[in-house]
Amino acid sequence: MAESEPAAQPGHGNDDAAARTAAVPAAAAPSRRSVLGWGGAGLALGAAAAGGAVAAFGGASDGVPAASSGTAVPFHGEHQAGIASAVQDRLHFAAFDVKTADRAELVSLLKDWTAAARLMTAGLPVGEGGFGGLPEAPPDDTGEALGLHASRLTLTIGFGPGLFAKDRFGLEDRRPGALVDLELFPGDNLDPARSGGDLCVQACADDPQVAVHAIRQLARIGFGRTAVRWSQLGFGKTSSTTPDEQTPRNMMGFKDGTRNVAGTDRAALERHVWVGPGDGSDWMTGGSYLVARRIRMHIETWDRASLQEQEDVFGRDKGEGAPVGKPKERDEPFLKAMKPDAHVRLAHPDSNGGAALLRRGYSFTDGTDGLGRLDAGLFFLAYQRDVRTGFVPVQRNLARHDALNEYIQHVGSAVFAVPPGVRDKDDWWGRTLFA
Ligand SMILES: C=CC1=C(C)c2cc3[nH]c(cc4nc(cc5[nH]c(cc1n2)c(C)c5CCC(=O)O)C(CCC(=O)O)=C4C)c(C)c3C=C
Ligand SMILES: [Fe+2]
Repeated sequence: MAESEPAAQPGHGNDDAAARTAAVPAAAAPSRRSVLGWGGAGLALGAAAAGGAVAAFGGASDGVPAASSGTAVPFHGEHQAGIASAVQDRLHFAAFDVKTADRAELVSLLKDWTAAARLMTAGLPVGEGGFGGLPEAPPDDTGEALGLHASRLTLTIGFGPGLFAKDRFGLEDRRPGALVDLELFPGDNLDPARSGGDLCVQACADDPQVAVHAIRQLARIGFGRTAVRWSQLGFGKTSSTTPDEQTPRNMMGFKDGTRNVAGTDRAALERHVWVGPGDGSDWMTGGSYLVARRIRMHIETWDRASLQEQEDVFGRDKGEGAPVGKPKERDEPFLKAMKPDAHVRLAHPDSNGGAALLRRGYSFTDGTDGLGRLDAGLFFLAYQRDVRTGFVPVQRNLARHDALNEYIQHVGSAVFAVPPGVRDKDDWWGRTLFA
């Protein structure tokens, strides 16, 4: 299958959006059911088939705004998919604790996960599929995504600080300086059960069942070697990387992501998102750093705030999303026209020494808090080249001065080093770290 595998693309970035069409037309994308006839092929053949499927549709890399929900986003590339690539509608994010103390076992887990991720992102079931294998053995795939399309599934892995701890996996010298333990910011009320993790996987898809299925397979494959520490479902993107599309709205009803880093803005990605060759940790070149924050919104209080107060809090109007004093959403904000504690004024790069983030967050609603209020908010995900010059200065500013703090609270937190992309069928998540 080597000929049909998408060729390794050294130096071929996922952000090179205009040059490639990564989207697989809905009609052409295989559904998981349509490939079940390949049963008996096993994981190895399945992996090759996945490569063939992607190659057949012309994809060699990701980072391209995909066209429709039936498409497959290529798994191989210089950068992992799920960062600069178009943001899908749904999220299942999971943080894992590594249970094994054996480095070789951890490496084999990462290889197994890579093989499964390669298949699932191509819309294929794991291994021999959900049925048709040995009657005496459990099926390789749990089956709940059979018949569903790839749904632009992306799986993005990250490595938490704990992986680099002394006397654990021999990685203490490999910890990047940019992967800092976050300080406790004013107002933080962090729940340890919703924070941290040795590994994370961000599963994004247009179909929630596809995203949930993917995390479940990885958890199942990891059994005994890793365990889910916490996970978060997200139902509506609150930022996009595709500025030509309509800007999504958050749970406070405001357009969110207007001034996000665009997935096609190569210069901004190189400057603010991708780790460069001179940044200090060679194994991270082409990767990025992820900050995840579970931010609870006190939406009942927010809903009683006047429209004027709501617009003052953000420094943008609610209908159009235009910055104060300007008529259109995309107009350049004039920060001094906003209240001194307006969120946009404080978060803007000009207020933070030029710091900029690629935001990829989702809304969540997780039942009630037991006090008659919805446990709702924003699961904030932000990618950056260095946490020290990305999230930290912005959040220091926001935590101290932001008018929005009256209506929100940070209740979960985690940081991860997100390694570069998997180049080809022989590559695997974390190779550059463990090599
Ligand atoms: C530390 C970084 C940030 C956190 C935490 C954060 C929380 C947060 N944001 C909103 C809603 C909006 N944010 C907007 C803009 C914006 N926010 C950040 C950073 C954080 N936000 C940045 C860098 C920016 C862009 C600033 C700029 O360059 O102008 C907006 C306006 C629209 C937009 O540009 O995206 C909204 C709305 C919520 C609700 C929230 C926590 C719950
Ligand atoms: Fe914000």
